[in-house]
Amino acid sequence: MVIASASWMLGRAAVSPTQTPPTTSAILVARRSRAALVAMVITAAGSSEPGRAEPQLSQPPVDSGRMRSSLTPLGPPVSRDRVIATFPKWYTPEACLQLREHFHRQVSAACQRRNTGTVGLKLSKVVVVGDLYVGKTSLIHRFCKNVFDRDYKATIGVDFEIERFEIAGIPYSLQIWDTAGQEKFKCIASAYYRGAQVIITAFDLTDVQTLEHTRQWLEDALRENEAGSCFIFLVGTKKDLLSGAACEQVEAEAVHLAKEMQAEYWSVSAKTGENVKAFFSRVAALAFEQSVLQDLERRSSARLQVGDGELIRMEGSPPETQESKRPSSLGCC
Ligand SMILES: Nc1nc2c(ncn2[C@@H]2O[C@H](COP(=O)(O)OP(=O)(O)OP(=O)(O)O)[C@@H](O)[C@H]2O)c(=O)[nH]1
Repeated sequence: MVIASASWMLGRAAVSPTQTPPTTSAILVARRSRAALVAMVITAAGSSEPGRAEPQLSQPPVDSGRMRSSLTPLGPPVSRDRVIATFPKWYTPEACLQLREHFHRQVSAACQRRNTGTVGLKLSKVVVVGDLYVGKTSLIHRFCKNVFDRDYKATIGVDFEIERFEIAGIPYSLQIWDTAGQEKFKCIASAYYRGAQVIITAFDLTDVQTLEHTRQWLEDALRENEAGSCFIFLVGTKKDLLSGAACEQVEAEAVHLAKEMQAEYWSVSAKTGENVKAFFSRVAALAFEQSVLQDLERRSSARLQVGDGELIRMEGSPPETQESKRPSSLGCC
């Protein structure tokens, strides 16, 4: 029910960083546009592992009267710029989660056979954390709505967007959680860190203190998740405000920290849109690949063990290979 309550805490208030935000009662306003989504998420949330928020879409729309074949799409169409056919590239090879420029062999094969299990029906959780005013909301809004607002409206508690993709022909959705950077809302926001597949720690490229604070933000987010279960990104925002040389200097520092954090580094600008789509495409592709590999592994281990350990392969289960034994390994560069 965590997700249900989230819809009651969504909000942005038009206040400056120094102003007092509105009271809680003022923000207890459900967003009708989100109600349907929240309902879908709650419907399926009952099937999640206990203690782990793993929201799923209840059902994809059914293509009435037509049998699904390998030629029919698996879900409703997504906009063209959400179609990912080749593996998106890193920002810098010095701090990236993987150097491959193509999908994992098993993932490609599974996608071609449309044998990706429940991956297309799930929402993968992405949590964006970082100091107030660094541009978390602006980054999400640039990607999800293609807008940029110059006025600061503090996030109160949490907010989220759902973004649908088609990756290697398979539908895939990210649930992107925007959290409040203000200290007074931290206890609300941290309740939503759990079950994250991706943690994005954002800092302002023009304010080096916010980079230093990312360690603490990451530590807080990781505390709510299983060790080694999350992809970590370190993102420098407001790239448009820095000259080339100044940007390079901060980036060098950030890349150093990203390596320590075992994070992938990106510089972006929500104002100009620079790198925003490329960044989220990369996030989506990495999360998707991991989801498919985990699903293959789960189904592979569902093979029945009989007698003295002989295995019976169930129809549709993938062959076991060395790669399939380590599907969720992160940080391979
Ligand atoms: N020039 C420039 N300004 C930006 C950029 N991104 C955000 N801003 C501005 O920075 C301010 C803060 O942005 P927000 O996105 O609200 O920051 P936030 O991290 O979500 O803040 P909290 O909700 O308090 O945690 C706003 O005035 C934005 O217009 C950017 O890429 N370039």
